[in-house]
Amino acid sequence: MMRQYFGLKSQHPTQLLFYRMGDFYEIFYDDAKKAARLLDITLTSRGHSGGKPIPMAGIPFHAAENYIARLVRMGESVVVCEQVGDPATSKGPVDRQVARIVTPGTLSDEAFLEERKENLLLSLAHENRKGSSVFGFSYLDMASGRFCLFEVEGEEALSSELQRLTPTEILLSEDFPYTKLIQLEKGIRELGPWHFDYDSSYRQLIQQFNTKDLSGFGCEELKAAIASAGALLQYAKDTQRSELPHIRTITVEQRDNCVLIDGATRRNLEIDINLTGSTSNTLTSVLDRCSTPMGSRLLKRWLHQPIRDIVEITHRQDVIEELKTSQLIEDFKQTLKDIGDLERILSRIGLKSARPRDLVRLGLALNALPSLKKQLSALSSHRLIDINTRIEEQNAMAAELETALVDNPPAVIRDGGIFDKGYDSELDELMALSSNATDFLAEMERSEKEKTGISSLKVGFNRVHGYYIEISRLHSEQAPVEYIRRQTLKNAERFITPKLKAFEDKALSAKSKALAREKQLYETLLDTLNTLLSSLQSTSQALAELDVLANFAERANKLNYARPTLNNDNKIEIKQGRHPVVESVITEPFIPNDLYMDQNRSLLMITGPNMGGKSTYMRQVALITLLAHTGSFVPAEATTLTLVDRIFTRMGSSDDLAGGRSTFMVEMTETANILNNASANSLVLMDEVGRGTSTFDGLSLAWSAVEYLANHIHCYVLFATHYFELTQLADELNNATNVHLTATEHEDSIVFMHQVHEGPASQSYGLQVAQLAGVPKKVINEAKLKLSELEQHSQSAHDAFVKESTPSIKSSSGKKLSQKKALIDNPIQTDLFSNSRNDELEDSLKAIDLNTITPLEALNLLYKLKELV
Ligand SMILES: Nc1ncnc2c1ncn2[C@@H]1O[C@H](COP(=O)(O)OP(=O)(O)OP(=O)(O)O)[C@@H](O)[C@H]1O
Repeated sequence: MMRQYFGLKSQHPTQLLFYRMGDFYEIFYDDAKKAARLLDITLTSRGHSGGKPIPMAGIPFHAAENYIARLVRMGESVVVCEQVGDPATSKGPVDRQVARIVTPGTLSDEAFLEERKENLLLSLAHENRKGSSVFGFSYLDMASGRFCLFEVEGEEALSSELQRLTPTEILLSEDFPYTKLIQLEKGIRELGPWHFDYDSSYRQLIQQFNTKDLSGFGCEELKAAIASAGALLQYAKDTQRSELPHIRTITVEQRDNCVLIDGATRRNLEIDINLTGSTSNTLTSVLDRCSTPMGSRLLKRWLHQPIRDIVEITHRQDVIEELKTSQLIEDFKQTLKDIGDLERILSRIGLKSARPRDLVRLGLALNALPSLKKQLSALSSHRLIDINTRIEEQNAMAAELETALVDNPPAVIRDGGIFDKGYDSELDELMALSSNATDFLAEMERSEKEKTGISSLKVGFNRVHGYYIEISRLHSEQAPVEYIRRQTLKNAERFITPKLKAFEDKALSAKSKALAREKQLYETLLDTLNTLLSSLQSTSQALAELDVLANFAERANKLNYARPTLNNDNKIEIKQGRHPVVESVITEPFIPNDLYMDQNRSLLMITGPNMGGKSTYMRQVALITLLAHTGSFVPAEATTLTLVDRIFTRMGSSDDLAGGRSTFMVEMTETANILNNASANSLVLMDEVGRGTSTFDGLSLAWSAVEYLANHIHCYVLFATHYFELTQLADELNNATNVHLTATEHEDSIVFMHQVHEGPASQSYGLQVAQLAGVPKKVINEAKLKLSELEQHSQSAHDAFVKESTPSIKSSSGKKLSQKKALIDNPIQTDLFSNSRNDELEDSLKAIDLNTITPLEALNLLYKLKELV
């Protein structure tokens, strides 16, 4: 038995092997130790090997799904080995085979999946192309069959895409060179480099899609991506142990058509995960009221990948506009609810793992299509007409499913009972034979009671011993001679008679034949459905799109969103804009604010008190821009937007200790990314850049970053800061403007108005905000004293900084720049705390008489002076 085990284990060295033995799955050796640790189950041992006990852990087979789900959620893969031979007839150990491999990225079973979230298997290949790093991506959502590929250049893009896709499992070659970039990802599987061989990958793909070449998919040139896709497809097939007919095409994702959002920005904008890692108070939590899980998944994809195609955006907007006023939203939503998660049901049909209830739900969905199509035909926007043509009625199939299946079938086909009476005459006959049993047994019980005169006599059935006549112990002696004893219980004896045995043979064989027939019918039904798979999948895609658009229309009505205008006019104008998430959370009314930017006013320097609403204002601009690029309406009275190519944010402070980067390092890496990659069409949000280091270093960095963005890149920038020095830049740069958030003081406290006005703020109110936050009075008073002391000390340094920096902006001549640099390099910044030390140093130096001092005294003095520094 162990030899057989090793044979199987050697093929799956890195996965946990569940080895079926009777009613248990047994797990051995290191797998057992790992499973015991992860699942908190008992580690025992069984037998010996090389004089040592073999570690073992066991799981009852009926509870296995639960344990497998937990392991897979932790990023593990499980190989399930079943007994395929009959233990009664096999000589030696019963035959075992791998029945399935469950891995985090290849799940299709409903029980393992989150309803409204995609579960992606990602494959990554790398290539050096003309000196730069190209990453080939391909990913598959097994539960829907969506299979995509694309390529990106550079490490930043790699991280950004990983953040967007959040795969549950990542395949890469053992020699993948950028392991540092993916070290924090879960579910990494390293495969031999030959899995990523371009030629065999290419063959894999054309075989899957049954085409001569890949030109029809537009991916011929994407060599690294094709290499990754081949590896992915083979891995997916290996785990499913079947063909994957539901993967019908591969889509090339065009990054040029999308608004690019890097990883940090995705996090900062809290699209579907908030900064604390949960899903509440996110853009998705406000926007997702989709009726079907497939709609919710599509919505998330749209939010994560806004587009730059004005025609497509307009089509989506037209639908929302039409639906908003059509009174049909509720009807659509109700019908879509009945349709449910068609997409995943279809994939399980493709994988032949669909359960009976899936087919009943499919039947209900198909039944809902005719009336939905009729409703759609009354509408006229281009995209709705298109959706309506993509939804294909399947009336014959709907009728077949309705007659075939009982209304409420069991969860699994194992015990039968799926098909309705009248669907198949052979099955009906067999069922009649086995169900007549009830009448036969009742009749037998009555006649045997009468014959024997034993009133406690009962006829019954159990799984192990089959049919029996039971007589209580008290009367068992009176059993007739033809009764053959079968089982002795505490208070009763059970018997069998030749007549009952003959019936049993007939009934049981009818039952097992009926079950076999049901399984056969089920297979046939799945085969028929598979012939319709491609049309059904197109239908489900159209339904998901309708769901998202109806959802956008419902949200627009409910949340008072308006249609934005997108163009290429290099202007951003938002009238009375709101932050979609903050306005849904706060109890007080949200104060809307305007924004206007164009090429002469492309940089807004935002100042104002802490808690004044600077971040909220900046984020609302980014979220409105993002939403507008998905086709959705936006939380503003009126919006006109130029198309943007990227959205960047540098906000908040977080460190990346695991990645070996301090808070300031993270801040500067993000700033560098913006300065290196932003274009004139990018929207850039920067919140308190330079805060993570000493005041003067920070101020200088912020200063020159602003100059660079305004003078060299000319992108749209919202720059929030507490460095009031920076507000002077508005006078110096012809495309920068100051705006500020207002607040008023009221009896030593502060009231935030959250209104954006032109011009710089006059005060920062930091201490008042600290007081509001509950910092003890004593500390506040001390801080006030310290503040006035610091203000006096730093005034001269501040004046010097501004005086020296300001002229350099007008002219970038080397002289001015070097003056500024000298000032920054100078230890002015230490003045704040070290004046007394400098005085002491100076006095000591002055006191030295160079003509009289001995070399030894000089050396000692040098030591002392050094200590002072
Ligand atoms: N326009 C608004 N209408 C109503 N409430 C608002 C508005 N803007 C902000 N707020 C409220 O004020 C809080 C603080 O806002 P925000 O974080 O944007 O301030 P901030 O100026 O960036 O502060 P800090 O400088 O301390 O980072 C928000 O959490 C929100 O509750």
